[in-house]
Amino acid sequence: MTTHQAWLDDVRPNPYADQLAIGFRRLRFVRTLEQEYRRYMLEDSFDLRRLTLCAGMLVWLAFAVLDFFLVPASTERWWMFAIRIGVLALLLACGLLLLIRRHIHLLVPLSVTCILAPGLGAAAVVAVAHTVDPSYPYEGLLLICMVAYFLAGLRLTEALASSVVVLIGYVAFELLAGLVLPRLINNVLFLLFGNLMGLVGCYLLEYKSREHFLVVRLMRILADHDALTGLHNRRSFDRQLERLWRQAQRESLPLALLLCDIDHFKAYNDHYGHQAGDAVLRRAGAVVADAARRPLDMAVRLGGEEFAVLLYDISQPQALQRAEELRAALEALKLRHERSDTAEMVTLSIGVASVQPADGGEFAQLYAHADRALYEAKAFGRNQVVA
Ligand SMILES: Nc1nc2c(ncn2[C@@H]2O[C@H](COP(=O)(O)OP(=O)(O)OP(=O)(O)O)[C@@H](O)[C@H]2O)c(=O)[nH]1
Repeated sequence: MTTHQAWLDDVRPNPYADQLAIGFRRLRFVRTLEQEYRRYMLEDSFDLRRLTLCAGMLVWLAFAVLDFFLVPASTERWWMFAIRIGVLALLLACGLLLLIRRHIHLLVPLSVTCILAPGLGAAAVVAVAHTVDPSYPYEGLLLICMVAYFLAGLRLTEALASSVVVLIGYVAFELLAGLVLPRLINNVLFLLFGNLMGLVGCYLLEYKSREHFLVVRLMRILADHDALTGLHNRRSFDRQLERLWRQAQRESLPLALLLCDIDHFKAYNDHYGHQAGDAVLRRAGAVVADAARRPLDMAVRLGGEEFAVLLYDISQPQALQRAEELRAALEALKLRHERSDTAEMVTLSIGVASVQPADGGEFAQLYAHADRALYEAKAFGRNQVVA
């Protein structure tokens, strides 16, 4: 069903691309992605669920009023009214819980309750009404099933299970109330076909929702990462630097930036060719990635043969040590570079800047400081770290 096969192979391995490639016709992802998708759905459908519940309560109330015109005055009519009020009270209770966002973990059970209560309530009301007037409309039950399929933010399995319970409840109530069999069969067939359409629509909707989830996340990763090395790119770096700067200001913690540049890379390219140059960039990228070990650290390919490592909550001596380890790690790879004036292998010059954002200043200054240090590292003979 997916049309992305042609370019997906170019961006694999990647969890979202892998899932798109293997497909999800049964509306299920691999475990970790499935959990992520469900969390996303809860957040994404929250407002829809609240809106549907408010609208649903108004419609339910309108039908309660309508009963007084449709059904002649009788004990049955008061029973119907009592059921409607009971359901409304339950919906109100669920609504109160839904309106408070911190009950998001209860969202699925609450939503299912908000389908089952009016669904079974309506089934009971219809059955009671049919004891006095067999032509009393039962089609409203289908409306409730449609809400389950399309407007309650439920997944297909949840919507289907809720609708099946409502249908079984309807049949049970009608049998108890004694509705004649041909009429009951007619009503059930109508409800079943209606549900079948809802089922197909809900399947297609959830399939598209899942596809959208995967594609958007994949796009975000592609937009934020460098294709050659897999490191973060400049756009992602700019965003993270601004974010970390503010966090470091709030928490009064230091921030360090290591700007790294491969020495004599033009000469390497000219001598060994562009493809060999790409291979060196990949190896260097892996070494740079190793320097960003903690969750808030970030390894970046800024462009060409320039890399950066952003380090959170690290003192200047520690940042210098990390830079020296990084420089030594690339040197230790002993990637032969015959045209380098500095050494026989590919080497790295690193400029280090370390600041305490709480002391004031702009995050651009951190970059400018590291850039100046890198310039000096190049000027002093390359293959070295300067702070
Ligand atoms: N193979 C390859 N080369 C690239 C890529 N991006 C940029 N380059 C090359 O990187 C080289 C950078 O050269 P310069 O900026 O002169 O730097 P340098 O030769 O390393 O000189 P110093 O930095 O002063 O030591 C250029 O030849 C670019 O064509 C890439 O993605 N792949």
